[in-house]
Amino acid sequence: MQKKLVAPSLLASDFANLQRDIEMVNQSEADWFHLDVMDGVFVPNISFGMPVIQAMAKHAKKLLDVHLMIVDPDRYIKTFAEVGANNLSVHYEACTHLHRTLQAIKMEGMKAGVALNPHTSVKLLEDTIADIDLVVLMSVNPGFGGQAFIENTYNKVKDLKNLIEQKNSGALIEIDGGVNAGNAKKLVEAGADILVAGSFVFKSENPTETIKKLKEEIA
Ligand SMILES: O=C(CO)[C@H](O)[C@H](O)COP(=O)(O)O
Ligand SMILES: [Fe+2]
Repeated sequence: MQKKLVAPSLLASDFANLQRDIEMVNQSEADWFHLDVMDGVFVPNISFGMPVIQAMAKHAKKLLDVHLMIVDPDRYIKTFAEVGANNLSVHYEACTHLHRTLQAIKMEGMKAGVALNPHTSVKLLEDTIADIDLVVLMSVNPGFGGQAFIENTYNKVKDLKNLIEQKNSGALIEIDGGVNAGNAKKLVEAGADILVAGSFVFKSENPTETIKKLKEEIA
C-alpha cells in the first residue's frame, strides 16, 4: 500500500522567516513541500511566483509539490520545471486542453497533477485519469489558507478512488484545504494518499510536533 504523506503548505508560513520555516520542514517528519501559486485572476488572491520558488528550492530538501491556481498554466510549465518543481498541478477549470497540458508537464520531467475545485465532479476525469499522476481534491474554495474543511470531500475521495481502480490508473489522491488532526484519519480511510496542511501546522505552537502528530494519525 502507498505510504500516506503529509505536505505542509508554505502559504501559511512566516514569509519573513521563510528559510527558518523551510529548515523546520526539512528536519520534521513531513514528506513534501506544498507551494501555492495564485495569480489574482483564477483566484481572488496573489501569493508568490517563480523567483520565490527558486529561492525556496535552494533550501528545501524534500520534493516540491507545486499547486498552480493560475489561468492559462501552459505558458509557465517550462519555467516551473527550471525553478525546481517536482510535481506540477494545474486546475481542471483553468485548462482548455487538459490532456495536452498533462503531456507538456511530463515532457519537462515533472509529475502531472490536476486540481479540482469543490464544485467540480471527479467524473470529469474519466477520460484523463490514466494520464494523471496526482489528483488534488480541493476541500476548500481555492485562494486562501485557514478556511473550514468542506465535508462533501469524503464522498469525492471515495468516488475518485473507485474511478482510479476502475481505470487501472496509478494516480495518487491529495487533499488540500482545512486539513487537521480531526479529519486526517477519516480522509486516509476514504482513500487519500497525501494530506496538505497549512494553517494547522504553521499556526500551531510547535509545528514539528504537529507534523509528527498528523503522521501518527494517518500511519
Ligand atoms: O491551495 C490552498 C489554498 O487555495 C492551500 O494549499 C490550502 O488552503 C492549505 O492551507 P490550509 O491548510 O490553511 O487550508
Ligand atoms: Fe494548495
